[in-house]
Amino acid sequence: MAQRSETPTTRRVAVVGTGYVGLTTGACLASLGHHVQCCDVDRTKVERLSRGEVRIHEPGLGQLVRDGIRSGRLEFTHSSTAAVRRAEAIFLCVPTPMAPDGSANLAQVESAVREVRDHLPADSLLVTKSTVPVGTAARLSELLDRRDVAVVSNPEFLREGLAVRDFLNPDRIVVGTASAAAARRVSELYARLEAPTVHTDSASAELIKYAANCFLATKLSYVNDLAELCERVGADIGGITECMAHDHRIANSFLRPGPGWGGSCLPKDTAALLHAAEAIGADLPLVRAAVEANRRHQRRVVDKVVAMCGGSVTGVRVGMLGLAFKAGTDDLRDSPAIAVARRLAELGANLIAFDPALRGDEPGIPAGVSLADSAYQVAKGAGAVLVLTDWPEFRDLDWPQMVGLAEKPVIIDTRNLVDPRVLERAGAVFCGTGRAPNRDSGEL
Ligand SMILES: NC(=O)C1=CN([C@@H]2O[C@H](COP(=O)(O)OP(=O)(O)OC[C@H]3O[C@@H](n4cnc5c(N)ncnc54)[C@H](O)[C@@H]3O)[C@@H](O)[C@H]2O)C=CC1
Ligand SMILES: O=C(O)[C@H]1O[C@H](OP(=O)(O)OP(=O)(O)OC[C@H]2O[C@@H](n3ccc(=O)[nH]c3=O)[C@H](O)[C@@H]2O)[C@H](O)[C@@H](O)[C@@H]1O
Repeated sequence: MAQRSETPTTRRVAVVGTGYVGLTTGACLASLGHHVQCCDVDRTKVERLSRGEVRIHEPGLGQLVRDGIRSGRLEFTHSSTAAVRRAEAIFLCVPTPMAPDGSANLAQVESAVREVRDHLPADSLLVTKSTVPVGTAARLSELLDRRDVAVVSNPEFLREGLAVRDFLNPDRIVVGTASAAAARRVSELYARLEAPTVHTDSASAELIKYAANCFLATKLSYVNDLAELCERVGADIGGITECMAHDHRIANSFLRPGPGWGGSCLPKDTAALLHAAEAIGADLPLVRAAVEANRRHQRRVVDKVVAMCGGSVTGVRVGMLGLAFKAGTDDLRDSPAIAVARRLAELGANLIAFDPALRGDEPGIPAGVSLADSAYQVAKGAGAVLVLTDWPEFRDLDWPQMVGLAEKPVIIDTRNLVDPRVLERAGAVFCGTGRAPNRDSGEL
């Protein structure tokens, strides 16, 4: 491990793909003084970004993009060949979604490499930021067939909703390549950041990313398993995780129980690691169990709603607070809230939802879910209100008013956001995750 000490140098950089990772990478590298050309196959996105319009909910990113454009250091194009032509480092930030068999689908990575390979300048660096399985750097080197271009694995660890902050304040920077010179050149791009840099081989760099995400998923499934146990034995998960967090070896993060973990990465990355292990005859039983537990935790939310509605949700108006996979983002990919909504819709519930980050035209909102303009509209006439996303503004709602607006005062708070004493005083029948319900819903 090396501590940063290189003199910052301004470089010409290209970024392929302008999603959560690519746009953040491009805008942040421009803010660090580099000249960045970002490209995307989505022409509408490129046109919007060229005008400084950022459509994803990511604090600080819009301003950084506009500052970059104004400084002349950040540009957007739909042509990958134009973007890479003069770049010293080309960052691949394209999607690696889950294939039907669970593996990482590398089609977009490979097609991006095919597009640019004959246009890369001599002695340039192809830097993989997309999350890719072990062996991808070696495979891309073959596909490139350019001895003068080094392929470097540089996985990204940012969280959605905190993308800019995480990129500019990373816990670590990982640079995987057999070439010391290439590693030094990639590290120099980050020289203005204060972060430990791990220089390693490309296979280890690729695996570090999966190792971290799968560890986080496993930690969360363990907490949600404990929460399930708490409900059965009458213990309170809140006090338990608080005490666990005092132990610095466990630490105070990723201990909040909820409706199961989701998002664009933990589900696909756990599946991809399991698939990669299986392909070589290995197994990761802990990760497998974490994935299975997560399915059960999402199903348990639906079971609770049904039980709290007296055994059936058919024709029941269920109000949903939150559709995104967590607070701070508008991303609906693999959101537990969406999985719960789909199942409740299948069971015949009438669903109305509010999420503060959604405009309403995002892909992924299930048919049968109507969107409300406010949380209070969601509560009005509801047979049950379900808190699914941990937006702080949901905690701060006027809960006595929410309860009063509902047809039945039933609250299922999967994130344990709302103060139970407030709900009790408001006369609600409620349950959370990992704590006993205050009353039997049959008392309604
Ligand atoms: N979303 C996240 O928080 C994180 C994602 N990652 C990884 O980063 C990669 C990208 O993820 P996101 O940014 O979430 O994806 P995204 O779906 O938000 O954006 C990807 C962009 O790439 C564009 N694209 C696809 N093929 C292209 C091509 N050939 N040329 C130019 N543009 C192309 C798409 O149009 C899209 O705008 C994935 O491998 C993901 O696992 C890693 C860390 C965090
Ligand atoms: O590879 C990626 O894409 C990224 O995946 C995650 O980041 P992200 O998907 O933005 O979401 P997290 O903040 O990790 O949350 C994941 C899920 O766990 C849930 N969660 C998280 C923390 C917690 O205490 N409880 C809990 O239920 C969230 O609600 C969410 O559904 C990782 O945290 C990032 O380091 C990684 O770069």
